[in-house]
Amino acid sequence: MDVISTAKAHGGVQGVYRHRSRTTDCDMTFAVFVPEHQPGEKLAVLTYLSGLTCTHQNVMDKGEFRRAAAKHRLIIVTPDTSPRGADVPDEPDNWQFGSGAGFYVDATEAPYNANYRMYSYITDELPALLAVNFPVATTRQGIFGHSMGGHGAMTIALKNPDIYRSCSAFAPIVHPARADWSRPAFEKYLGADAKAWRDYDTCLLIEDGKRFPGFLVDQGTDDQFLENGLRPELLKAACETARIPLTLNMREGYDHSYNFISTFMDDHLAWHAKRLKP
Ligand SMILES: N[C@@H](CCC(=O)N[C@@H](CSC=O)C(=O)NCC(=O)O)C(=O)O
Repeated sequence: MDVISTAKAHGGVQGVYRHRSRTTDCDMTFAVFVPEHQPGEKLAVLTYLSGLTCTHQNVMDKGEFRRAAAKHRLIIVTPDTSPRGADVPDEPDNWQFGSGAGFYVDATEAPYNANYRMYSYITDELPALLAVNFPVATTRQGIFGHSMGGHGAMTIALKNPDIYRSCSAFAPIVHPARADWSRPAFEKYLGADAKAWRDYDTCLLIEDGKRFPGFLVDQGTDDQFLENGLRPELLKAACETARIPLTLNMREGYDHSYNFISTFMDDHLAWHAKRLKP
């Protein structure tokens, strides 16, 4: 693992790191904020999955998470959203597919299946790397994210409730198998048979019996993607049917941007901190 940069912030350290990933078969960059802590002490870890077009950098620059992370003593990990590089297949003019649009799935279709394995990268390789290099309490992990990253966080939590104790999302894509901006990507990564997509769709995973202790979701009412892509009412219905506790906050006048995310970031970190206590 190479250290790209480190800087002191709120008493802790914000770092950016790069490593060769065997899962995605390319170099991956990620960022980690580690609050001030005692030597030998292990801290709870919260992974933030970003949305379409993002790298690790967007939330670092605009998410405003470090003050609350330091207060609650949470390590915050912010991975990239896809594999990248000259040898990674991509559609540079398409912001909803390829670089910046890994959708947190393990692609099964060639040529994407060689690199686009973000589900395994986030749930397996990255946590193992973090456990060796950072003061992580591996039994106290949470996950959250925005939009495509909200979809990633919720599907990962539903499939791994033994690993992740808490999950929340900002404006998540709750039913990607039906949303215009995710269907083409699912088809290319997972094939034309929509049965394979069920494993990466929050509403369908719940329909298929997956469960989680509860979700916190914030959604802006002026989000430009609300009706076509996000549709929180579908999540509400799925959670009600399955009796999964859902706190869904519809935030009047907020859009899809980091202005919205940063406004409610403290609430999300407090939600996770409560559930990630020793
Ligand atoms: N280029 C797009 C808009 C892309 C966009 O809004 N991306 C969001 C995530 S959308 C869902 O996953 C984002 O977080 N952007 C980065 C940022 O720093 O704001 C368009 O043309 O509409």
